[in-house]
This record gives sequence, C-alpha cells and structure tokens, in this order.
Amino acid sequence: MAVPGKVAAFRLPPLPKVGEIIKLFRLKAQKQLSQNFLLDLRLTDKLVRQAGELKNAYVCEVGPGPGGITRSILSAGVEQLLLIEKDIRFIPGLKMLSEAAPGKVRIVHGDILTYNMEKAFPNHLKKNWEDEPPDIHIIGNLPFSVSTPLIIRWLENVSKKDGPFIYGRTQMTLTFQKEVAERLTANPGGKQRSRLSIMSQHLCSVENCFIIPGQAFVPQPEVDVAVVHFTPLVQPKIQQPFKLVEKVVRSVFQFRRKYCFRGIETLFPESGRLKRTEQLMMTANVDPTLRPSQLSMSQFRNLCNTYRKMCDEDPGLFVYNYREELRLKKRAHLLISNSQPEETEEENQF
Ligand SMILES: C[S@@+](CC[C@H](N)C(=O)[O-])C[C@H]1O[C@@H](n2cnc3c(N)ncnc32)[C@H](O)[C@@H]1O
Repeated sequence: MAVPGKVAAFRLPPLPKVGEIIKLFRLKAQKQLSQNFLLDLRLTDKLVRQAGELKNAYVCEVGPGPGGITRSILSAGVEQLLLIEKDIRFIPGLKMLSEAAPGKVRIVHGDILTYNMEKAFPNHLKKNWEDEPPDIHIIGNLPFSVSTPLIIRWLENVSKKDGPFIYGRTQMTLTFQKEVAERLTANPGGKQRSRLSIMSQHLCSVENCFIIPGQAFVPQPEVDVAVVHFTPLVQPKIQQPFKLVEKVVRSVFQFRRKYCFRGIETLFPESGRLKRTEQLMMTANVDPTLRPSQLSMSQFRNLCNTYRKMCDEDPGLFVYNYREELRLKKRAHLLISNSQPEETEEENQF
C-alpha cells in the first residue's frame, strides 16, 4: 500500500499560476489529443502524496502539460525530476518551472511510448528486486488512450524486470478513467473483474487511491478519473512468461458471460479440443461452470501452470490461434456458400 507522503518539503519561488501559464503561452487544450488539465493544487498535491515519501527521490513525470502536478512533485522536495512531454507547446512553460528549481529538472520533448526508460535514472539507484523499491517513482496524468496501453507495456516490463524496472520495483502513480481503475483493482466475483485485473494484480499490488471528479479538469472530460498506485510484487502470483499468462487470461475472458470452459476451449485446436479442455480444467482443479469473473488468482495460476506443461509437451500448442482458425473457417464458409457467417464472438474488452 502506498504510504501517503508529505508535500511542500521545498518551496518554489513565486511563479505565475498554472492557469496564467496556460494563458501566457496560449496552451489551449487540444480535445482531439484528450488534453484535460488538473489545475487545482490541492488535488495535484493529493495525487502526488499517493506516491509516498518523495523527499530526495528521483521522479519521472509523464505528460506534465502545463505543469500543475509538476509543481506538487517539486514541492515534495525531490532530488531530480525528469519530465517527458510530447507536445512542444508545453516546453517553454516547463522551462520556467525548471528555472525556478535549478539543477533539479530535466525536460525531454518526446513520446513516453518510445522513450528508453532504462537510461532514465543514475545507475547507483538500482536495487535488487527482493529489496525495498528504489527511490524512483513514475507519476502521470496521461490521456486514457495512452495510459491503458502504457500500463500493459509496463506490466510486461515488470514481468521481465526491464524498462523502468531495471532499477528494481519502481513504483507508479497514474491516472485512469474510473472504470479502467475499477477493472485494474477488481476482486473475484466483482462486476469489473476482467483481463486487466489479472494482468495487473498477478504482478503488482494495485491500489485505487481516490477519484477525481471530471469537473476538476479543464476542460471537463465526460468521465471521472481515478488515481491508481502500483508497487511490483517481489514474487509474481503467476510465475509464467507474460505472453503465456496473457494468452490464458484472454482466452478465459473471451466469453465473459458464459461458463469459463467456453473461453478455455479456445486455447486448443478443434481436433481434441474437448478432451484437452477437460484435461486442463481437471488438472488445474477449476470448476468449468464458474464464470470468468469468479475465478480466483490461484485458479488462474493453476490454469497457466497446467497450460505451460501442455505446451512443453506439444511445442505447436502455444502458437495455436483460435481467432485465426475462426477467420479461416469463416472465409472458407463464405467461399462455399457466399452467405454471411454467424457472429460467434463476444465483445472482448481489456
Ligand atoms: C491529460 S493531459 C494532462 C496534463 C497534466 N499532466 C495535468 O494533469 O494537467 C496529458 C498530457 O500528456 C501529454 N502526452 C500525451 N501523450 C503523450 C506521450 N505519448 N508521451 C508524453 N506525453 C504525452 C499531453 O501532451 C498532455 O500534456
């Protein structure tokens, strides 16, 4: 659990308000880029407190924009702050902040999706995975279209201990659309239990910290926003490669309203499908009539471990792709009958 730290360990010299910076540099939010700014410093302070103690820490803020959260991070007394911002219009305002905190801020005009985080911090900060997390934090309020793919990528980095996790169990405090945060943190049986719940919780302790109502942003988005804190676990709850876990979890949730065996079947080619599904479910000790959302983490672990054994015994199994088989069958069906194929798949949200 994140230990809320103190903010205001360092006093910035008087600066124009964030709203004034927006006016000064004509930083109109670009709706098509989902830019929604958080200008209320009480809220930015509260968000930054969720990261824990930041005094003398090394922080990377992704998508600082006009710099509201940036000010709160600097006020927390950090040692170094790396800012990665894609939109060049924000760089002059960020430079103004950097001048107010000499020697502390490094500004990168770049895209977090391509930035090499393995060189972002000094080597001496590296910790062993089993040790306490390093004094490195990632904080960000990014557009939702970026934050969801980014967290999936960072979860894969956690499982491989690379990217930002080359330094150890780097903690992250990020915002998401409220419903995505609910999926990230959902327990078994919960309405929002989904692929994202298993993929995040098997690798990290995930805490839904607080909700920021949409009205707090300028301009106001149509949804509420939640702040989520991630601390990578010393031992993942499922000790299998990320891609294997992803495949099993995606298959289970393929038909999220049906019994779980319906999705699990899709792990196997049509010939022998029933027999192998039964074998997997029996060995993993999973009741085939549970709904995907009812499965516990240990049941997912059993499924992944058993599926891994089956893949080791049949090297062609892992590359089997149900959707591809379905697509080829549909195409053949169309060629033969020239009729519309039946729709067999359900919506498969992350
Ligand atoms: C929702 S706005 C939030 C701005 C600021 N953090 C705040 O809370 O007021 C998202 C910011 O992320 C930036 N951004 C979007 N995609 C990015 C990417 N791939 N890499 C870095 N920054 C990005 C946008 O330019 C914008 O400044």
